[in-house]
Amino acid sequence: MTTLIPQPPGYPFFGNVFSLDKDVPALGFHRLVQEYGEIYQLNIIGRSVIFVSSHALVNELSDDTRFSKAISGPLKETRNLVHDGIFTAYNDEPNWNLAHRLLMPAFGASRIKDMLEDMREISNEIIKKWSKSTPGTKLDPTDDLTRVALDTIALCSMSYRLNSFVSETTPPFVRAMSDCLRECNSRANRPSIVQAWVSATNSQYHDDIRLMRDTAMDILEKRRRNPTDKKDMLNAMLNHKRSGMSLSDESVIDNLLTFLIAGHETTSGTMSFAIYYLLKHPQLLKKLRDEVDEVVGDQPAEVIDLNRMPFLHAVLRESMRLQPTAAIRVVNPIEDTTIGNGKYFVPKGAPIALLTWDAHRDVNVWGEDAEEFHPERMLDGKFDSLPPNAWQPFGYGMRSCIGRSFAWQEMCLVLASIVQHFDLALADPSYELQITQAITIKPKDFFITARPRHVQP
Ligand code: HEM
Repeated sequence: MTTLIPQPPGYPFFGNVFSLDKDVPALGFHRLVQEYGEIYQLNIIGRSVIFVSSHALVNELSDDTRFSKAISGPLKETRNLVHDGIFTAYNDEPNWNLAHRLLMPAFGASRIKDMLEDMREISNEIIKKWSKSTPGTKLDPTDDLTRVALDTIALCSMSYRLNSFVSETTPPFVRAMSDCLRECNSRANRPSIVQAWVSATNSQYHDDIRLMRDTAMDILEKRRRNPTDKKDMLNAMLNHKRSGMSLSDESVIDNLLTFLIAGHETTSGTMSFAIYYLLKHPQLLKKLRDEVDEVVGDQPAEVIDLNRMPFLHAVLRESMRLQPTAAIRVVNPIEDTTIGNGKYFVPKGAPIALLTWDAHRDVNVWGEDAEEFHPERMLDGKFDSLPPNAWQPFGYGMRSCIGRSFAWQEMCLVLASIVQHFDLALADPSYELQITQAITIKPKDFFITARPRHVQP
């Protein structure tokens, strides 16, 4: 005998739509967790979605034999741009398998090490910009780091200089990507009857898609005309013939654009949250700086240095626990099943949203101080002995993040370089963290100042 999943009272036709937080959905779902507990269900204009938030349920649902990644909401809309690229493909689409097998080696730790110099080239730009700013200038780390992350992926994955960081004005490609992703998000929340009426928006959306795909096609054709032996993701996809695997040009473009989408705000948001927490805990910032000074000194950090800074890793892990930038992921049961040790029935295909943001604060795993920032809980073997699936900012299983090593190396390099070069402070010392959410979460209205120390990039 199963139990009904709790559901807040709703309204005819609209269901529970008024329980949603349109600005920061993750926080709206969090408020409902506090009211309804580890599992609840919402009816959103006729569509039922189940939400789970405890570690126990997230752990049970982290099982590729019973649950598959759902492509719904903004992710489904993003298919208008990148079709069955590796991030947005349904599990059974052949191009996912093909791209996954081709790209796994290109995203492996040894290949990522070779990308350090390209990463450094871009990360030096933020150091130079902040060094040149007049003392006391209010800096927007989230925006600057987003540009750094975007330029880094473009350079490392396809040797293309997007120049979003150094340009005075926003380059057309970067503007198109940002507008297109915002529109994917809006489309996911817009009733289909309204969609047809926003014709100017639709036409701009399709123009943006065309601009991005044409740019990626140019990059691909240039690479064909001027082959290099660079071990980047573009070559991994183009030089596949030897292994008998073949991706069409359309699929190569789908995946190049996918890396830019999947990898920029996730990475920059994480670094921004880490900077916020460090500024709120000056003793931890000092501890990190001492580690950077001891391991890296005034030299450029090498891969070996990045691997010798356990406190830096702990700071990033703890920031990703409290603020996993991909705060929610959605799965579907492969068959009719029950969850919660047989307590709740869930039908095949039902969307189940895993609230990573809440599961990462489960007191049963993290203790009564789960809401607090304590990098120490990730040190001295404690991270490795966490219960399975307690820390899941990169997702789970076969559809987990392929860019994890890439992001990790980039975040370690950029954060270490910032701490190495600057005395940081909150522009407004009374600032308390606010969050904004498009597809990912990031800090809102977060500004800092940066005073150069005496190390040159
Ligand atoms: C801190 C940075 C990052 C975070 C927190 C993050 C998080 C995630 C998460 C949670 C997923 C699974 C999504 C789901 O189950 O629906 C995912 C998948 C993915 N990520 Fe990341 N990501 C990061 C950086 C990157 C970077 C830098 C790249 C590429 C350069 C990247 C490429 C991808 C791709 C291609 C997938 C889809 C894999 C598949 O479905 O087979 N990510 N990421």
